[in-house]
This record gives sequence, structure tokens and C-alpha cells, in this order.
Amino acid sequence: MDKLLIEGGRRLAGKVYISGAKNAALGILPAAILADEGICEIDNLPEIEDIRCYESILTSLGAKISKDRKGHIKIDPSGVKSHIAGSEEVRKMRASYYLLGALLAKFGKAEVVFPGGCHIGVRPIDQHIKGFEAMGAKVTIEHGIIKVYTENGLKGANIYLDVVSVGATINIMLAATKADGVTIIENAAKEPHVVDVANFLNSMGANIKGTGTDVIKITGVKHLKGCSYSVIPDQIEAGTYMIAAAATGGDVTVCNVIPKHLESITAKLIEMGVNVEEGEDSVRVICTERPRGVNVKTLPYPGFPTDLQQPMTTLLSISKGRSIMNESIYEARYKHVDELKRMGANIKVEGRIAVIEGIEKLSGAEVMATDLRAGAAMVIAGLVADGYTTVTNISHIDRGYEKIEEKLRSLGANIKRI
Ligand SMILES: CC(=O)N[C@H]1[C@@H](OP(=O)(O)OP(=O)(O)OC[C@H]2O[C@@H](n3ccc(=O)[nH]c3=O)[C@H](O)[C@@H]2O)O[C@H](CO)[C@@H](O)[C@@H]1O
Ligand SMILES: C=C(OP(=O)(O)O)C(=O)O
Repeated sequence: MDKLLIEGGRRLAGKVYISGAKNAALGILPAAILADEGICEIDNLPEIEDIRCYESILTSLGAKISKDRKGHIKIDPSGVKSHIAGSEEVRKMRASYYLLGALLAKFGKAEVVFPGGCHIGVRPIDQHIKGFEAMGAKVTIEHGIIKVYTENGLKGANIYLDVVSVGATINIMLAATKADGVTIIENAAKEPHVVDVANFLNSMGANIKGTGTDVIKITGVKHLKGCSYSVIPDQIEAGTYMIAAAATGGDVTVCNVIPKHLESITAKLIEMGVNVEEGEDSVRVICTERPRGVNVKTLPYPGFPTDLQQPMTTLLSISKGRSIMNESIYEARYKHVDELKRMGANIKVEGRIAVIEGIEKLSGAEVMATDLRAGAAMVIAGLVADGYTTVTNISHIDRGYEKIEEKLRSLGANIKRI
């Protein structure tokens, strides 16, 4: 299995270009099967394992997918005839739960194997199910398969989410696009990728209003068509490079981003004494002295994203003084801490709280990517550590970061895949 070998101690400098957003693309791909006519052309797709996996799921459902250039695909869903998704790929990934909403909207029924994804907590899907049931579907779980059936299609409904959930918001939105009547989602997630999936569906002819606020109104339509669409830049990939720049005392311009989506990260870095300059579609991170420790609490958007908690923990582990991290979204997203400790970090975890006493330097070691963002955290740790760090289990990293070692090398890092 591949590993990343990193020689630490090099300051990152230059420009890095951010790919399309994983979590937006993973909602857009299943949405494309809803076209009753025409094809969907999707641009700025990130070249990552999760996208390859989703393309293969759609192909196995009968969609025709063609590619003519990097990050651009055409999906012809006219061959999708089955409401059953049960392949190994479905089981592997989290976002396969969107097949429930998409197949339900298309056929009035869906059978999908339970989703996988990063092991960072229990990750229930009760709010997705509650939404489908409110729209009149009957949901059962048999032998690891979620079965959702309707008698006469879905009916619009008022749905109040008990927790702010990206997945439930997008899934209910997908299901409701062709439902009979109006669906209102209250306490909806406001993440940029929720807005992006809705914009894509609206380009296909859906009628979705209010995304980006906590009340979304979906008026069901009868017919959807193909469209051309470009995925937004990845907020989390951008944040990862911003944090890596700060950790290495670097000067990095993170290009092809929407700076508004990065505000919570920008604000934290500024609080730590790092200089961040916002451009129109870029942010420049300049770090000239060791950052100060700060307190961080992960929250739904526009709060600090849980997906950057792990890279941020690495930065805090080498910042001045004590920091407190409060992971309010997932109860088990601290597996990277044990790996950071192998590199000398001084971190105590109790429940959702990590108390981090910043040390001057980490020291290189063999560490494991226990999940996707833990992997990013270990790569940043390797970049700043004394000597060599080997990161194993990097298939997790490949799920969500396009060509991470090439992008880092272009910024001056000494990193290679072995
Ligand atoms: C493919 C994708 O887009 N993944 C993202 C998505 O995951 P995902 O959609 O799985 O995350 P959610 O936003 O749904 O989860 C947020 C919180 O709600 C809880 N919950 C969720 C659904 C539910 O039915 N019941 C329930 O209790 C979860 O356990 C978690 O504590 O949003 C997360 C939160 O920003 C990110 O970390 C993931 O990168
Ligand atoms: C948790 C993540 O992904 P997934 O939901 O696909 O497991 C992530 O992108 O950080």
C-alpha cells in the first residue's frame, strides 16, 4: 500500500490551486440521474477516489458517463432503470446515502445498502428517514439495506430537523424536487455545498428557494432536464492549505476559492497572529512568527468546520501556549491525536474536548491516516516535524484530496509517495 514520505522543516511558499468541492460534487452526481431528458455536463469535479467511486456506482445503475477533459464529465441517465443500489462501492462511502433521495424522487422507491465513510462517530441517518417518512414513504431496514417505498409517490411536507445535518438537508431536498406539493425544511444546514447542490437542481428545472438560510422551500416539479454546471471550490481543501501555510511559517496564495466560505478559518488564523489577505478569488496566508494558541469550537456553517478540526489540531500543537479544541459535531474525531502524540505533541482528550499545550517542534515518526482529515493532519505534522515522517493508510487521504503531494511539492515541500 502507498505511503507518503515527508521531510519536515521546509517553509511553504507560492500558489496552490484548489479543486472542486468533494461534498458538493457528491450531492450533484446522484442529482444528475433525475434528468428526464438530456444530459448533465458537470465541470470542476475533483479528481479524487470518492468521485471515481460515485461514477462507478452511477455506471452500475445504468448511467452513461463520458469524460473529455480533466474535471469534466457528461452523465446520460436515460439508462437508469433500477431503484436498487447494492454494490461494494455504495457500502464504502458516506455520500451514497444521497442515492436514497435521488432514486426515491425518480422511481418513488429506493433500496440502498447502508453507507460507509470516515469512522468519526456514530453518524446516524434518522433525520433523513424522518424526512422521507414525513413525505409519506415507508422506511424499513433489512439485512443492512435501507428500503424506502411510497404508494403513490412523495407528498410535500413540513420537516423540522432535530440536528443541523448536511446529509439530511440534501437528501430531503433531492427527494422533494419532484414531490407533489411544497416541502419546507426547517433548521436546515447552510453549508456552501448544500447551496451548490440546490443551484445544480435549479439549473435542471427544480424550484428550490432559501438555501444558505435555515429554512428551505422546495416546490415539487414534474420534469427535470439536463444542464451544464460547474462545482464550487472545496472549502475544506482550501482551509487545509491555509493551515499548512500557517504551520510551516509560509507565504501561500490559495487560488480558485470563494473567500466568503473561508471566513471562519481566516478569522481563527488572524486571531492566532497569522496574516491573511483576501483577494477576489484567493486568500494569501503569510506567517512570520510562531502562531498563538486559541480556542476553537466546531459548528455547522458558518461556524468552524469539523472537517478542519484535525488539521487545526496539528497547527495548535505547535502554537504558543494552551489551546482548547471543542469538537461539537462528532464524538469520536480525535483518532489523530494518538498519532500526533507519537510525534511528541502534548494533547489531552476528554470526551469532545482536547487540551493542547503547544510545543516548539514535532519530531518525525511513522504515523497512520486513521481517516481522511486525520490524514491531512498527519501530512501537516510531517511538514513541520524534525526529520522524516511516513504517513501510512493514505487511501483515506486519496478519497478527498486531489494530488496532495504534487500540490505540496509545488509549494516547496519535500514529499513523495512511496
Ligand atoms: C459527504 C459529506 O458531505 N460529508 C460531510 C457531511 O457528513 P454528514 O452529512 O454525514 O454529516 P451531518 O451534517 O449529517 O452530521 C452532523 C451531525 O448530525 C448528526 N446526525 C446526522 C444525520 C442524522 O440523521 N442524524 C444525526 O444525528 C451526526 O451524527 C453529526 O453529529 O457533513 C459533515 C458535517 O459538516 C462533514 O463532516 C462531512 O464531511
Ligand atoms: C467526514 C468526511 O467525509 P465523509 O462524510 O465522506 O466520510 C470529510 O470529508 O471530512
